Amino acid sequence: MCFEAASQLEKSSSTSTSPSPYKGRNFHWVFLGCPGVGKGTYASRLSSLLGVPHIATGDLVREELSSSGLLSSQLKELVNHGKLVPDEFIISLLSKRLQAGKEKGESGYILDGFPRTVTQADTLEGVTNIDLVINLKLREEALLAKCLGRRICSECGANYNVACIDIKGDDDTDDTEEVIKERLRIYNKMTQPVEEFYKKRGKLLEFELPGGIPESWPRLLRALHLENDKQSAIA
Ligand SMILES: Nc1ncnc2c1ncn2[C@@H]1O[C@H](COP(=O)(O)OP(=O)(O)O)[C@@H](O)[C@H]1O
Repeated sequence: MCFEAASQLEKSSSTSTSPSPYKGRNFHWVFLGCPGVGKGTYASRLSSLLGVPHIATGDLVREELSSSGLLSSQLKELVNHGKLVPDEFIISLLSKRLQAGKEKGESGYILDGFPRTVTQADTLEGVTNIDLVINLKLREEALLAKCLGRRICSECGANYNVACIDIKGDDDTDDTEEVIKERLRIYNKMTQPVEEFYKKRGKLLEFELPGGIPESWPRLLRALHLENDKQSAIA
């Protein structure tokens, strides 16, 4: 576990009460964690707090899938079976996104869903200096319950979870138990070595989620030596 980057952050962080005290800082952070752990939620909250973009490679892949053609049908096949898309493909998608961001004047980012293989981590390390990698963890039974309850609203596209709210879900989801198990298997085989990759470089911060967002968010901020802001405190 490495708190070096987080403590550097603590030394230099502002005590201002303005909504974005971290704006202008070049955070290059990565979120790791099993499918379903909640990376997207925490990455998105941190991105608002820190004023840097939240770049989720799953979203980049879904955008690509929404275009038509042979390529997208091949990709769909992989994605629907819980498999990873090829390294060269995802690296090229992310490079384009980072380049577009640079042209718009973005500095820094929170990456979510990348890197998922050691080849991806190696490539990223060759082009940028990642400051901190946050590895979110959840107890296994809580993770499975959460994954199996995960749904996407067919009306508005929002994510929700029938394990957290008391309504009956329909069966219109790709998250069958088999696909979930396949995602977890691939995570263990392909992505766990990425944890090791960053651990060796002293960049990995392990964080076990103690429960839901109200309990976990303030603790995560404390672990990162960040201050809560008014907006995220009431969200
Ligand atoms: N870094 C990556 N490497 C390979 N494939 C990826 C990567 N990021 C996203 N994908 C593909 O996009 C799909 C959706 O991504 P995401 O929403 O992050 O997945 P999940 O539902 O597994 O959390 C993944 O199942 C995978 O097929």
